[in-house]
Amino acid sequence: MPKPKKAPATNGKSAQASTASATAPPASSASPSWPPFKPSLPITDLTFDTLVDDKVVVLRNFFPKSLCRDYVSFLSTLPLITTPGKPKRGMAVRVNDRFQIDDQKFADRLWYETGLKEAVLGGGLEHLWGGEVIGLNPNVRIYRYTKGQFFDAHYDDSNKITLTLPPSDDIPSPNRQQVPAKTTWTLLLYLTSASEGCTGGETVFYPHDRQVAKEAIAVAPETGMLLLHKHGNDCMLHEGREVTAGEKWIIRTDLCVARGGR
Ligand SMILES: O=C(O)CCC(=O)C(=O)O
Ligand SMILES: [Fe+2]
Repeated sequence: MPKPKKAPATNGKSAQASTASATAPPASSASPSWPPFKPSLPITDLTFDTLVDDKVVVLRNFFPKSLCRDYVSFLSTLPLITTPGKPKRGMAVRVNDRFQIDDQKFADRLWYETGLKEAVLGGGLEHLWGGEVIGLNPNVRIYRYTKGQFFDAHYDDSNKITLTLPPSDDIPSPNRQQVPAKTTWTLLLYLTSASEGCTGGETVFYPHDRQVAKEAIAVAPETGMLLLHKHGNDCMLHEGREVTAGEKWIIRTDLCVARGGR
């Protein structure tokens, strides 16, 4: 099979990976029956490791391997759509299979039922997030990369959205509060790695905005690892390197902070 051609970023600038890119398939509407978080989470103390100061941090073993396996089996049943390799002008070339859905309930489960909220709000990195983190982007994306697939170098945009917060003590059920928010950090949850036969597929960051090998900071997928990287104006140029064997599976969403006062 011929290797997909990697096109350079256009316009002399590097490409964006907008969530509303014309290269992205439309979001699905019916909420999937996401598997339960079993065993209950977190399975370990969630402590951030910093890979790039103020820009890239990870939580290892965020999902146990068994749960990653359950998710990969389940996600394989979803109607993934292969993104075309020919992007709209200014968009990064990405070749992967993708499923996208607006699912506030699942985003809330990832935020409230995994220990993530406590790690983000109480882990000592609160100054990094760009405001008061109130949850995760309901725009949940699933990526599968098989042999030869990749996501070329790009920057992730910050997006303005409205978060629907679950009922709280202040706002009793069934009322849910609509809060203006914006995304500030990309969240990638790796469900496979070399231990499942996936080789290549590193997420690579270029701190000096040049796609040169000697400056590359390559993060190899680790099963169950959650990675956060700063996006918007301070986003580092980054790519998802070509997968050379096996399958790389990722769940992608974003950290969201409140816009304006609350
Ligand atoms: O697949 C990867 O490693 C990177 C994904 C990415 O950059 C994105 O979702 O914007
Ligand atoms: Fe990205």
